[in-house]
Amino acid sequence: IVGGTDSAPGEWPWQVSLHVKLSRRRHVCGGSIISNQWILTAAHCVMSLANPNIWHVYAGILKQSEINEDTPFFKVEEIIVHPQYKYARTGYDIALMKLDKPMNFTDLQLPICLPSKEDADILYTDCWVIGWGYRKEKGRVEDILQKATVPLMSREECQARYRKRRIGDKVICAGYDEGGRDACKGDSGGPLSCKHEEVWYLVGITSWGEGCARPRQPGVYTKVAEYSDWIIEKTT
Ligand SMILES: COC(=O)Nc1ccc2c(c1)CCCCCCC[C@H](NC(=O)/C=C/c1cc(Cl)ccc1-n1cnnn1)c1nc-2c(Cl)[nH]1
Repeated sequence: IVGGTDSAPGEWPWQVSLHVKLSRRRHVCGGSIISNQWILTAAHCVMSLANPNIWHVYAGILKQSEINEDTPFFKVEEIIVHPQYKYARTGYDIALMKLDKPMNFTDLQLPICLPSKEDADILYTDCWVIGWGYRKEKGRVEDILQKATVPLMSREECQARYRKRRIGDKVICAGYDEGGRDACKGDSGGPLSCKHEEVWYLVGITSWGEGCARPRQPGVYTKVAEYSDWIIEKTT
């Protein structure tokens, strides 16, 4: 996260850190708890690593330094990537991870609400992007979970910022024209969370952008409300 600040314990209880156990274990992407057995993340996070057995899901943590060989994690039983996904830039950047057993909810690990399709047009005004990603384009994974507030922007304005790309209606853009606050490397798969009438909703999944926090280059997020049918179909 560029331009963010440290989160507090339990501030974002739905945020998880997805680690891969290959040569060495490392944070790969963020993800969101949406039920006691399902995590929502970005398809691009899992594409080249579709083997469920290499994934460790860490929930209820604030700092990456809390993670060591003794830290409990959830294993992944199944990974479901959206069938129309090809690349982050062309959309459908959404995937589900089924945990091998249901998690117990605590103050530090709780699900976030999914927006319904009818909520697709709500103008959210209190949105936050969170993650352990870089603070600048050439950076490194942060220890303390970072948070930054970003304003949502219209599809038309976002399309005008990304002339070479097709900004469809299944993505949502957020950022400042002057830049300065945005997601960055290591944040993808994580939530764009918006508070509406005292309830937090998973409005977006951190997907891509042209550089991090550059002027007039907003972050592009998978618009979760457009996938509520697919999520329900796959998780019930
Ligand atoms: C010690 O452990 C580590 O360093 N881990 C570790 C550290 C870093 C990374 C990995 C592991 C995952 C790589 C593969 C999967 C994921 C590959 C793509 C992914 N993208 C993002 O997270 C955000 C994109 C992004 C999103 C928005 Cl909304 C706006 C601007 C964005 N950016 C534009 N340019 N940079 N960001 C990424 N993630 C990383 C990189 Cl490197 N790139």
